[in-house]
Amino acid sequence: MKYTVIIPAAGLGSRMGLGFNKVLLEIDGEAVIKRTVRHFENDPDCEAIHLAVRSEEMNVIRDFFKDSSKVAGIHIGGTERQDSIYNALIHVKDTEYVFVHDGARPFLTADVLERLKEKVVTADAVICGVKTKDTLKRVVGGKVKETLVRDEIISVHTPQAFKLDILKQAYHHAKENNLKVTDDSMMVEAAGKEVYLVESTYDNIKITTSEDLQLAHMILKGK
Ligand SMILES: Nc1ccn([C@@H]2O[C@H](COP(=O)(O)OP(=O)(O)OP(=O)(O)O)[C@@H](O)[C@H]2O)c(=O)n1
Ligand SMILES: O=P(O)(O)OC[C@@H](O)[C@@H](O)[C@@H](O)CO
Repeated sequence: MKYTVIIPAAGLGSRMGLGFNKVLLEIDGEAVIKRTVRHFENDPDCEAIHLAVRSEEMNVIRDFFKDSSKVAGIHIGGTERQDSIYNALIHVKDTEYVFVHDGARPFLTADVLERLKEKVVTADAVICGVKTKDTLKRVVGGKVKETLVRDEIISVHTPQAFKLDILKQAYHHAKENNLKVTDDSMMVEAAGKEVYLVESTYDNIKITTSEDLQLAHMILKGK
């Protein structure tokens, strides 16, 4: 199977508190977004990469990928993650499958990609994630309401893989219904389609807060 990937990188990174977009942060001498994109550059099944970026960062990101034969479009992102992905998705064509992967997840591994590729050809909509290691409770106002059935709970990562027409329909449905989501599969679920799961790795972190940077260095050391 062959696919196109959309990588949203147009956030502010406000929870990192760097004062600049975390995807531009260098970890061990290389910007997070370059590390993230490289996984798809290296995958022969990935035919095209579309990025969504902030207009202020367009030039620096264009420069990062000026020699890439796979980066097919660098689009201006939107206010929310879903707006950024939409701005890229409207340019995606001539592919049966589209993957979406956060620019801020630089430690994706080839085996997670393989699992997604294998599953999406029969399942049409696939996410990856890991089991949670803690006991999970629903707490309201400082008081425990219930303990969740942990075997049924998954911490969801990206990439998420879809048949292109399914993701496009889901985005149109979300727009019409003014849905706010935190991942793409939520839109697909809301459009009434089934979504399947494959295993991710605990290292496939999203760099979100400053603690994640220490973790990132440890992950790199272990590789
Ligand atoms: N309007 C937005 C918001 C987020 N993203 C991207 O979506 C990914 C995951 O989002 P998140 O961790 O929430 O990133 P930020 O929005 O940058 O972080 P924060 O919420 O702390 O500002 C990141 O690669 C980010 O650049 C995007 O393309 N457009
Ligand atoms: O809710 P956040 O803004 O931290 O992250 C949004 C998404 O990036 C995130 O939900 C996917 O990566 C799946 O976990």
